[in-house]
Amino acid sequence: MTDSYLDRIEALATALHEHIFSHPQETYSNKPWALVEAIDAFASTNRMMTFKTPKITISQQALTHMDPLPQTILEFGTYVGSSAIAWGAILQKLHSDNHERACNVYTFELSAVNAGIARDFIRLAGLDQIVQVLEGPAGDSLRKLHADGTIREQAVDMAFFDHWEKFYLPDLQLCEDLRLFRVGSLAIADNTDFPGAPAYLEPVFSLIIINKAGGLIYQREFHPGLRKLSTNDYLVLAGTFHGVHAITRSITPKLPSTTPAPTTTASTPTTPTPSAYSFPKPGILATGIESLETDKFHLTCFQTLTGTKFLLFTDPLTTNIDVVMKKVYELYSDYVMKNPFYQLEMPVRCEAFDRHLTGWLRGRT
Ligand SMILES: C[S@@+](CC[C@H](N)C(=O)[O-])C[C@H]1O[C@@H](n2cnc3c(N)ncnc32)[C@H](O)[C@@H]1O
Repeated sequence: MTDSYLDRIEALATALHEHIFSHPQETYSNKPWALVEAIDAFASTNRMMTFKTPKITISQQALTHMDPLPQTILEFGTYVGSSAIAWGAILQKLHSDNHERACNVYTFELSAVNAGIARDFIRLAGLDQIVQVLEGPAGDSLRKLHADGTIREQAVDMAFFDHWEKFYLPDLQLCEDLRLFRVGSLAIADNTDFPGAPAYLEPVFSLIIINKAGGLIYQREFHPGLRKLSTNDYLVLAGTFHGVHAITRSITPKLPSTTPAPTTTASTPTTPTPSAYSFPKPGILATGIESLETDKFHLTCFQTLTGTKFLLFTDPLTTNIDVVMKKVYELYSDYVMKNPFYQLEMPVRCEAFDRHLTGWLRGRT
């Protein structure tokens, strides 16, 4: 995650905080679902990465049918606390017949700004006795909770993974290593691509495919209302990018690989002399530009081994670009490369590729 990306999500969280607290206190005080709904509305308009109500509803059904009923939930990724408030409200309702029964949601957040905002919302919703925000890397916080006996073996009924995807597996493994799950515990994960990624992953603006000679062979826009470039502009863009990509690859700095000079006598000290130059990680070829970022869009380039380049233009807030790129490449392999009428390096005119690409991208919303 780049600093500018993190700054942006914190700025959105701060704007949401101002928006919620601009209403009279009683609008949301001790009304968790009203608060979740208000956060949802703001988050949808501003494309914030919260776990939206339809997914909460599905999770609520799963939690409600658990036997025994869930009492302890771990959440990886608090952000503004919207899903944590929902988990707290669900537990509160499930145990409304017995207020003595302890219910706990432990939610982990890296950012101090987000954690502070989440705590304010949780307090406003009247759930601060149930929901605790722990600031810092989730794995560290979880180890501490386990070490001090706050969370015991087999005590976790549900773990919700909604932080950066690269931490999903290690943090799930940590839960298992600490033996936190019991038979029947639930693990829920967002953004796993199935059954579909949330709207904040959108939008993918457009896709360009460039052949190994720098010629434009495919161009599609996926977002309505984009200012259109002319075909000539696209051809120039493809050719220019191809050239700049080649330049960036060739200017990748090489480091001297030093080998000791041959010794003449045993007493002569040996001085290493640069004998050759190689890339910092020999064996890994230098690539050209892989991504370009501006305030308004993110350009990601993936080059195949045969030199075909896929250029994806996405919103800077789109996080799972590698998943999108992988799928685009998979569809290209299936519907272009396996099309017996397609001639290599020529413009891609494969209706099945267009259809599956559009279908898959739509299914992600
Ligand atoms: C998708 S948002 C969470 C949304 C939240 N569950 C909701 O629905 O309101 C992901 C959050 O996880 C946090 N995060 C990412 N990696 C983390 C980690 N290793 N430990 C703790 N928090 C993390 C990010 O700072 C970000 O605020």
